[in-house]
Amino acid sequence: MKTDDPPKPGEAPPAAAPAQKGDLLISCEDLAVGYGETPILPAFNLKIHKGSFISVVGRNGSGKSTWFKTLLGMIPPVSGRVIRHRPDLKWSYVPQTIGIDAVLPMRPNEMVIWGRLRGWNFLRPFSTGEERKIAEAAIDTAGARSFAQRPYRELSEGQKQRALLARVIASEAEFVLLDEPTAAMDAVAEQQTMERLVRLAREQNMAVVVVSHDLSLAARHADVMVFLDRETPSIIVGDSQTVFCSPAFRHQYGDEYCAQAKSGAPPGSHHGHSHH
Ligand SMILES: Nc1ncnc2c1ncn2[C@@H]1O[C@H](COP(=O)(O)OP(=O)(O)OP(=O)(O)O)[C@@H](O)[C@H]1O
Repeated sequence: MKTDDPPKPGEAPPAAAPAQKGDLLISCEDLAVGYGETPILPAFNLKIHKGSFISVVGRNGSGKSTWFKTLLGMIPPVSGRVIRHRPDLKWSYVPQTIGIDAVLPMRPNEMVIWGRLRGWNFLRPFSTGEERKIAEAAIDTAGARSFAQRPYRELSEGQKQRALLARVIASEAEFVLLDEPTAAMDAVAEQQTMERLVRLAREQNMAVVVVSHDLSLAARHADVMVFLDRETPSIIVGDSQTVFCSPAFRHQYGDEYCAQAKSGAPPGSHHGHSHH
């Protein structure tokens, strides 16, 4: 299996891809993920750099969450290694659904600030003016202003996701994992959110890894795509054409994506993609 190859010459570069990759943050080396002794997918290799945008696609149950948990050290690899190249790596994880409100009722403005607190700061009763400023700016960037003071549990699913996005922006993490952050959003909000995440990667030099079931949107912005498939089973790592034209992907999703990737028109380009 080929992994982390640079895009081949002649292929359309991802929009606004950084000319130079940032520092290496995390490597997956011959990594096989799963529970106990049983891998659910074959071993693979991947390097994650600062400033890169990686989209993760695959059917339900293909192992996306399992891989994330392994990256974060919540479960051990079945074999191989996850190497953190910096011991003090600041990361932020947005799970598929958040259980935090069940424990403690919260409002988005509080959640966003809390996302910045680390270690014993957590016990400090009041946040500083500087922290508040960063949190407020993040709330605006994520489009969460109008409901920032409302109880989290009363928000629509799409609003909850925007609140979580604000939290990620405010965290100033270097490595961000988001599990289907746009799942409950309407099409416009979904596209805007993906574009915001791409800008976070480019402008704040974060590494952003995002699970999405919108394959066109996932492909449009990604420096690297990761496709997980339990049926074959396989993990394909590469540019969108490599992923879309792999036999495993075509088996799941058909030939249309490959054809469009080859023709240079990204699937879903009717959404108004341009190269500005
Ligand atoms: N704690 C566990 N022990 C054993 N197997 C598990 C455990 N958690 C999940 N699995 C299994 O691992 C497989 C992959 O699940 P995972 O949640 O990683 O998929 P996913 O790609 O994130 O799915 P979705 O798109 O539905 O969120 C599934 O077959 C699931 O049943």
